[in-house]
Amino acid sequence: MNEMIIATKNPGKAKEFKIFFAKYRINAVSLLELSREIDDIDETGTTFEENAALKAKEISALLKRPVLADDSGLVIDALDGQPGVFSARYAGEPKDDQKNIDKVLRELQGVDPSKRTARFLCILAVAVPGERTIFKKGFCEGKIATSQAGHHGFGYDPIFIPDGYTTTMAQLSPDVKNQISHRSDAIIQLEDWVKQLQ
Ligand SMILES: O=P(O)(O)OP(=O)(O)OP(=O)(O)OC[C@H]1O[C@@H](n2cnc3c(O)ncnc32)[C@H](O)[C@@H]1O
Ligand SMILES: [Mg+2]
Repeated sequence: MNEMIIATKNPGKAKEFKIFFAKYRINAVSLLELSREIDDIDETGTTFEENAALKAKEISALLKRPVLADDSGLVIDALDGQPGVFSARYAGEPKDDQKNIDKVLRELQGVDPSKRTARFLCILAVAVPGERTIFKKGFCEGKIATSQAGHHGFGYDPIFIPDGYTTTMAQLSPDVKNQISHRSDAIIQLEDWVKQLQ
């Protein structure tokens, strides 16, 4: 089976990439599985694109192989786009999904359901040594719930209600999430590139 390195240390993302790539009979290998220890990349960019490129290019240069990176996050209209690029560390260091959820719910206390619109964004960057980096962008529109529910997925899934659904992303099965998510929206656009890896 062919392999594709995914420049992530997030086990939730890694699991989703494994499922997508398995359809093309490609083994998606995250940084958590490599035999060598890879230092964390400082995500110093101010945009999802910059951070995705930083992660993909640094790991690709280190391993001298094609690498795919994902920079993603939650954009909440009533919070002027926050947590945005700071989604992973919205409630501070070290990153903590539950603290992030608690902070969003606190910040949105008293905000009317009609004004709780938000979207997940995913930027994928593919870095191949000696080639130009490829970018793909995916969205998933929805709104922020008033309390958390569900245990599937990761990150902000327990408070995100995708448009067209009445439950949170974390209450939907992984299969459904993988059909509607920002990550799948972006990955589908890479299909032609992925197929030539087979
Ligand atoms: O940088 P890597 O190692 O890939 O892992 P990370 O968790 O730090 O990832 P990001 O820098 O891209 O930050 C993305 C954050 O946005 C949130 N997020 C992204 N995709 C999500 C999803 O599908 N469901 C819920 N939350 C998500 C979650 O809090 C992530 O930690
Ligand atoms: Mg990160």
